[in-house]
Amino acid sequence: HDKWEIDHNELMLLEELGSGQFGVVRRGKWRGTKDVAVKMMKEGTMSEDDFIEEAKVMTKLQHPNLVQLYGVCSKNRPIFIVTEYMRHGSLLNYLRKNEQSLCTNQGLLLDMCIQICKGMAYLEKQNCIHRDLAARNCLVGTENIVKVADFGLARYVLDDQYTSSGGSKFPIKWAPPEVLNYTRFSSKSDIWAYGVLMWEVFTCGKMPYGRLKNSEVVDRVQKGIILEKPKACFKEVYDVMKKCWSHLPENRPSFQLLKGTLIKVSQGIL
Ligand SMILES: COc1cc2c(cc1NS(C)(=O)=O)=CC1=C(NCc3c(C)cccc3C)N=NC=21
Repeated sequence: HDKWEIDHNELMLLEELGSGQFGVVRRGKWRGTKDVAVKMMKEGTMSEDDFIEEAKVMTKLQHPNLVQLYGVCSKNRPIFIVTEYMRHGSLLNYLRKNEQSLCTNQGLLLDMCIQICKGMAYLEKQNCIHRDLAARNCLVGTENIVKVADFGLARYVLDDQYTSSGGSKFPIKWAPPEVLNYTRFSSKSDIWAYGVLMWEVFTCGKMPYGRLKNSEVVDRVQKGIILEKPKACFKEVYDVMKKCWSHLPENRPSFQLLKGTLIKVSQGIL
């Protein structure tokens, strides 16, 4: 009996939390007491056997700023993926819902970015590339704890509208030039996406590039046109975002380096 295999008889499913492309997420109780979230993978959306292999690795990725994967129920279909429960849901919804109180609190916004950077620096060290880092894929817990979720899952999606950079569901607005042109993912493409995530945080959840069409965004990114400085954002913070958007991947910082820079910025300006 593998330790990443969860017996679905030990799970009690409660209210629905949300539903996405890959299935419905519900709150649950594991062994009667532990709060969990359960994603029921819609049939055919994911290469299930590959994911179950990957789940064994993901249960070993443990960090305070990563949503902990508890395991999978793979003995029946649909498969369930079970993680820790984050009571304030997606960071994007949280930013939009609390814009009033958040957009005047630069210190809190910067702290959220630093937490995500710490989680990403851990993934970088484990040579794990996220491939879909964005505010929608981060979750908020109690006491403004923010964690990175869905890391690495993008590889198991079968829908090529989502996986190929020409696809209608591909996250163009978070992609650097080398991903748009050659689908070349790396920790440095995660850094580009992290810069866009910082922009989402400091605009309290605005859509990057507003209502521009994907083709217009691709054109701008290729030309080196970057997102403007959010109003509620110190110049020092915007300077960090700009480094993340260096055209060449090798000119972007690592998450390790970025963590130190952001902590210095937060000590300097607050
Ligand atoms: C309270 O509200 C919420 C709470 C959660 C949540 C969504 C909401 N609501 S909403 C839609 O944002 O409005 C999704 C999760 C989650 N893990 C999700 C997950 C699983 C189960 C498997 C593989 C990958 C991942 C990321 N842990 N807690 C929550």
